Amino acid sequence: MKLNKEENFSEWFDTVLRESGLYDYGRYPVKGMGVWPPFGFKLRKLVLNIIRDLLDSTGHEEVLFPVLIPKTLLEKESEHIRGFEGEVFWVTKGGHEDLDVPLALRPTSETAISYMESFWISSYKQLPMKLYQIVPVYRYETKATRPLIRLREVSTFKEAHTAHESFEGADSQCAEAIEIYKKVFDRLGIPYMISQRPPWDKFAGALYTVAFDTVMPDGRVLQIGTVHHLGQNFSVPFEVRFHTEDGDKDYVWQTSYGLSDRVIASLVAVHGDERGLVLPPEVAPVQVVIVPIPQKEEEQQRKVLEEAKRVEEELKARGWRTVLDDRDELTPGAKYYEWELKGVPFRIEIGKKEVEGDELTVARRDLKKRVKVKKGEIHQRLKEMSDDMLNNMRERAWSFMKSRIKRVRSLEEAKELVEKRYVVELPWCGSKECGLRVDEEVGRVLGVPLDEDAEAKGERCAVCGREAKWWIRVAKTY
Ligand SMILES: Nc1ncnc2c1ncn2[C@@H]1O[C@H](COS(=O)(=O)NC(=O)[C@@H](N)CS)[C@@H](O)[C@H]1O
Repeated sequence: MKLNKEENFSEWFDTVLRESGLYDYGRYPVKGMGVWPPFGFKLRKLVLNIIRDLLDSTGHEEVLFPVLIPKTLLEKESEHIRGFEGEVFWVTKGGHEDLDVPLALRPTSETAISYMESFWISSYKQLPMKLYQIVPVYRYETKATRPLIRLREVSTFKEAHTAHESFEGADSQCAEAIEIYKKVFDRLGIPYMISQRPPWDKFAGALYTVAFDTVMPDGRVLQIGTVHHLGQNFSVPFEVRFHTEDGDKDYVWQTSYGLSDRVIASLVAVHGDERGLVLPPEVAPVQVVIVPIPQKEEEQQRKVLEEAKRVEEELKARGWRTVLDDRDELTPGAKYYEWELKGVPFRIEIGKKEVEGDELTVARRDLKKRVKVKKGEIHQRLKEMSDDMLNNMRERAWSFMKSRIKRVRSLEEAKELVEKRYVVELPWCGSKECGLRVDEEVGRVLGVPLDEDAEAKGERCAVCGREAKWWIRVAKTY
């Protein structure tokens, strides 16, 4: 495959997802819904291991709620239902019967979880309650659907929902969630911008929304995670009340934060190259592929296969996800192509030299270079190279993203750069009308940066010329 992800990102992306066996999209006969084949399912499980690891080690408990939410519940928080009503799949019949109350396929689960918390929570001693589930959610997206990026069945949706005694408690939980997300993306080498969404673009029912965005190879920005402070917007209508420490009663203060298949979409997009996937070892379904080099002489051939088997067994015994590709119907070159497409971090080539000498030849997928490794050190060296590979992939991805962000001071410059798919930072007075003007004329306002000094001291608003308060990020988005 000689597709270049910068020239034609969406064709590269769709082709690599399908040809690598990661995600089968576009053939299942429901729009916006794809299939996880065995290879992709393993990658997905390894990515979810990281997310579960980080949530479980910070006091979150995994739960599972029904997929169907009665209309009566979904409507209880007015802003929430207004925000989602155009996106909900409804179940209205059971067998031959019409249902008296239409049931929504959950678009997200604040209403279902708050409803049950009104039974579960009664005392401050139970707070903070930090729950999460990893489930498919359903959104009748009307914008163009795309594999992993914009689905109608968001098959890998991690939604966390927490309840606290106070506004501050929920506020610091949002800060913890942001730290957890930074760790998730850092362990995957995915670069991110962190911005507070403008008030006109926060999650339906939230007091504020903080978003993680990344820059895709085509320069467009993808929102890859969000953290919401929900205040008491759900606990009041759902009567989630608790006895406070000083004997009073109050409604809990809540947050919710979500990740989806877009984590995998950005993993594929930011690291992939013209040969296909490039995967960090921690989430690579196959970490090491061993390719024996065919020998003309029978005895040599036997020795090569024997050494290949020995290395395979040694690595498997040390916990490496290893494949010995001894298919004799394929040339080594054809094998290299296939396993590079699948993003296998290390390839060990075993021929005559490796049998006779005490070194192995290891090809690194990220550098597309070969290194010699002493047989006795292979495990240690693979561990070191795994760390080095993730750092190298992370650094390259971050420097690409940073190269796509420019600070300018005029709308004209901003329009020009956004047209060229840059992310621009503009001085803003903080007024809604100026913000909406930018949204209309330049591009999607991502919001005020939280990951850098966003105060626009001494600057003039790019729209009205008054004193600016903040820099805001603007970009073309998915
Ligand atoms: N149609 C979609 N396809 C793939 N990912 C999506 C889709 N819609 C949203 N997402 C991802 O899911 C994340 C969380 O969605 S959300 O609407 O922003 N937030 C919530 O639903 C909150 N209840 C937190 S779980 C988003 O940041 C985005 O990365």
